[in-house]
Amino acid sequence: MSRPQIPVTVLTGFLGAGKTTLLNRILSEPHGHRIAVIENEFGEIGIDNALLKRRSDEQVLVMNNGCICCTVRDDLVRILGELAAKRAAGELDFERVLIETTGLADPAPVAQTFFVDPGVAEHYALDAVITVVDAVHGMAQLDAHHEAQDQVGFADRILLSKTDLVSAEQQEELSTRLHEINIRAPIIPVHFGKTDLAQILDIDAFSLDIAEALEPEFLHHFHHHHHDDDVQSFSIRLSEPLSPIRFRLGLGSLIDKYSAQLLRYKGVVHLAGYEQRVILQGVHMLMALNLAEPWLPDGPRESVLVFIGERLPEAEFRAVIDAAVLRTDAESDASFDAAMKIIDELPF
Ligand SMILES: Nc1nc2c(ncn2[C@@H]2O[C@H](COP(=O)(O)OP(=O)(O)OP(=O)(O)O)[C@@H](O)[C@H]2O)c(=O)[nH]1
Repeated sequence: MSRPQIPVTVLTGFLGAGKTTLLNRILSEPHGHRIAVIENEFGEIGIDNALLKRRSDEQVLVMNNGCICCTVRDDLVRILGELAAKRAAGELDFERVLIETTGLADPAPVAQTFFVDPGVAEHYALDAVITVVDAVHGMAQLDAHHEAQDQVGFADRILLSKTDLVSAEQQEELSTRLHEINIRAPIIPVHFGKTDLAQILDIDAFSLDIAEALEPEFLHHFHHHHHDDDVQSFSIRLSEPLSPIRFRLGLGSLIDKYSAQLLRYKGVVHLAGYEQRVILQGVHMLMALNLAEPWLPDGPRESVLVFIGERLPEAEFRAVIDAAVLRTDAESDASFDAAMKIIDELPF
């Protein structure tokens, strides 16, 4: 008797749309589902792993050295194989898999893996492709990036995030555009990832017929996805604490100058005077700095920042962030206190 296949949900959506926010909700709510998560990030240093609020019984596997839809697809096949083997041996206990793709992934080749690779097809069944669309930036992303269009076109459900930041008219206009690209997928608003799981898990929504209609070679040729070469990422890692005021002002100046090209930026920041990690999140002009968990008392403290964008001047970004390193000998206690006072008035 064949064992039932493990349902898989592919979670996609353009850079910064709200995929990790949704995943965090799913991982932190007591819904009773046992989920193994595969997380794939754009950029050589992953930040999302640090941002995930996982429960100890959840399996989270991270793939960072490339995009799941092309260079690391073999890794995906390998990881899925290992998960299935450990589950069969009773070493792991999960009943479904959720894969978060990078914001630049084409979901078609990821979906294809579940039909074309015999080992994967034996153990897994693709349940649905869920695409998160950012209500603030979605329209511009659809205009400028074919990846954003592919993600919407291939979706079985579209989750519309950040509707709290747009007017009813803007939301309506974007929904109309999304319907024009994909008439099948229901559009469901989500506020900071809050959604009814029954609408996205175990919905048996993926249709091979539709996939073949969209991609006639779906079952025959491995689809080669071409990334937009203009989109690049770099990361900055610093072990010295940063001056809160100079970091805030320097970052602000970079955002002011390059917001149009800055598709995504995020990081964990070590600010002088703070016992807590500071999390940076941004998409174009929309930036947030929030306090997160405290640093471990004896553990290393460092800042790791990732910038993803088009034609970003990496050297200038490095120089500005480097200039925020706290110069303890040059900065008197008085100026530090003054900086802290200003920082207290900032929104984090
Ligand atoms: N206002 C508002 N912000 C949101 C909402 N959902 C997500 N965000 C914010 O959007 C930013 C990006 O969210 P993430 O969940 O990290 O986005 P992502 O799609 O995982 O990003 P990448 O993995 O880098 O592509 C974060 O600052 C979130 O707090 C929402 O419904 N409303």
